Amino acid sequence: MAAAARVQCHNNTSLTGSPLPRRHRNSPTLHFSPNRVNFTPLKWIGSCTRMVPGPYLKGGTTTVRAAFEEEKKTDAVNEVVEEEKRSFTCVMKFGGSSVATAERMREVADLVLTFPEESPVIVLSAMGKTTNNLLLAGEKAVSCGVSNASEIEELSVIKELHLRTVKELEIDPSVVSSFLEELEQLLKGIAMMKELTLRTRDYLVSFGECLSTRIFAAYLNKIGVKARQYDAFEIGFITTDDFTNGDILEATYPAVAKRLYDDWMHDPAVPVVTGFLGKGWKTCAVTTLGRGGSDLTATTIGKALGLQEIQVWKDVDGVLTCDPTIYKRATPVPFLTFDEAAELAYFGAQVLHPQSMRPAREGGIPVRVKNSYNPKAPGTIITKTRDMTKTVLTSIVLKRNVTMLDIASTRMLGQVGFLAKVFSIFEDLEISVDVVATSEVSISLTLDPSKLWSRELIQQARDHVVEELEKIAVVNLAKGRAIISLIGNVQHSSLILERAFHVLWTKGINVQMISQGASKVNISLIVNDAEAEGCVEALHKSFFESGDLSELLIQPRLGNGSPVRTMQVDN
Ligand SMILES: Nc1ncnc2c1ncn2[C@@H]1O[C@H](COP(=O)(O)OP(=O)(O)O)[C@@H](O)[C@H]1O
Ligand SMILES: N[C@@H](CC(=O)OP(=O)(O)O)C(=O)O
Repeated sequence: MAAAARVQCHNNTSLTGSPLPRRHRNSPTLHFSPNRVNFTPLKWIGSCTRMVPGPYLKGGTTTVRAAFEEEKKTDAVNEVVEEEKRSFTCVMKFGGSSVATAERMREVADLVLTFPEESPVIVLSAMGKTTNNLLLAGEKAVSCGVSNASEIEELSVIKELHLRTVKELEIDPSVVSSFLEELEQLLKGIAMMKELTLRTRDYLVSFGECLSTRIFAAYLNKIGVKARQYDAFEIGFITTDDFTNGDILEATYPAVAKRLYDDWMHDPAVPVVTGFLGKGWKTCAVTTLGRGGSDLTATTIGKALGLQEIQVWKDVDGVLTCDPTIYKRATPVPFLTFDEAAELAYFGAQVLHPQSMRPAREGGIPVRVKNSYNPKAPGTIITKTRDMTKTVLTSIVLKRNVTMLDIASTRMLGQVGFLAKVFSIFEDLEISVDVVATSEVSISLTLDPSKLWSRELIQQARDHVVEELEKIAVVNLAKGRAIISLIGNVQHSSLILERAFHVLWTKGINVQMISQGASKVNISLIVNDAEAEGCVEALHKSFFESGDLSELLIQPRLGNGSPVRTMQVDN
């Protein structure tokens, strides 16, 4: 509640046009020199031009830009902009694997300090597997009985990890102890209620990021780097009330920018912000942004502050040609466009959150994916455009455990009506569809299970959708499928398909469905799940390990291998 009031108060201040307080002109500097500036205030203003929801904006139709323009007239604000120019340069987001132990936290702190020219905003995920452990603990609490809740194994693992970390970093255990006690109480509450709603689930998992950021900020302060911890839900991260999958609302950008800049100007300190979390705009309850959502937190802050760069630090050397856990000879992809990265993430590459490219694209801010275990590796840089002349394929993505539906019209509806009806059923049941192929009287599609967190929910949703579809069509449901997405330059789709089908034909694999996205960067093939890993390996060998495919773009060959004509690649 307090945070909601604060958000509202910030925006009201802007809207009334009352001059902002005079700032300190000579803010003390940190260990970082906050001078490397290429900051364009217009970017920030630009990010504030959209309408924000009513409760945060008195007057309804006024835009934040209008309010900001008004404010700009005052000298005080011009001074503020000058101060802002001296503040943050980039966001550095560290995922769970990067901050899994005390040792890793030390290394991450060292890493941040090796960029003295940067003045970063730091975003952290929960330590290691903490989010998974919290979810498991919650599920166990539902059925274990109140008296056993304190004994849940995952609770002990979480307590042990965080207490050991504060001990090893030699910081005050009170930084985490009250949180750990509250967590135990929460699990007892779940045990008593015998239910775990999506709202409670979000509150439960929020402990992970609340703990990791408090520890890291305390450690930075201990080593002499002035830092300030922030819970994202307290500083203006406003989301829809879709628990477990909140969508960031536009009101977030001005609110977050204002809070971080205000604090910086009063008392500069490195912000350490919880990734993954937000606050539902109607319920005011803690929400989460979907698994892996800290990437989205980072890009949102990048856009809100109009920064030069957004860095996401992982445990791999950037975005790779495929998931290295599926095929270990995957290699880094040096350059990607926002479209390629978004498609790759959407189709299941765990390395980036599916929605995370949106704020970066809107703000035109490059995203760099780096390895916190190997900082010297150049990583991947993601930008709006890149030279695609020689690009055939960029990456292969595998999404497993997919359900495919073949829906054939019973001809009670015309073709247009049929498509409309089918998709309205999916809309009503709030089920996302991944890949679609249509003919005159039938549709094949795959369901996106990522928005459903538990197996029971997936089963329920499947049953429900089939029941509804059977009112207008004959439905065949096939489980155990996988989507292999070929992300690349679909200008060369014939070459990609020729290669891919040759590889799969050689392996005796039957492709069950094929679809080319309108985004022109993705071709998806549906195969049996059991065969999918072998397919990825064979495709990787053919596309990335057997010579430079771009040569084929100049000299397309006949079946017998002889060149047919020289062609120019048009991009
Ligand atoms: N194309 C890909 N490139 C790089 N990593 C990938 C890819 N596809 C899947 N991954 C997986 O994503 C992991 C990194 O993402 P993630 O676990 O979210 O990192 P973090 O927790 O540090 O944010 C890697 O360890 C790798 O197994
Ligand atoms: N801790 C959350 C959010 C997150 O982004 O994590 P990571 O950066 O470790 O993928 C999760 O596990 O989903």
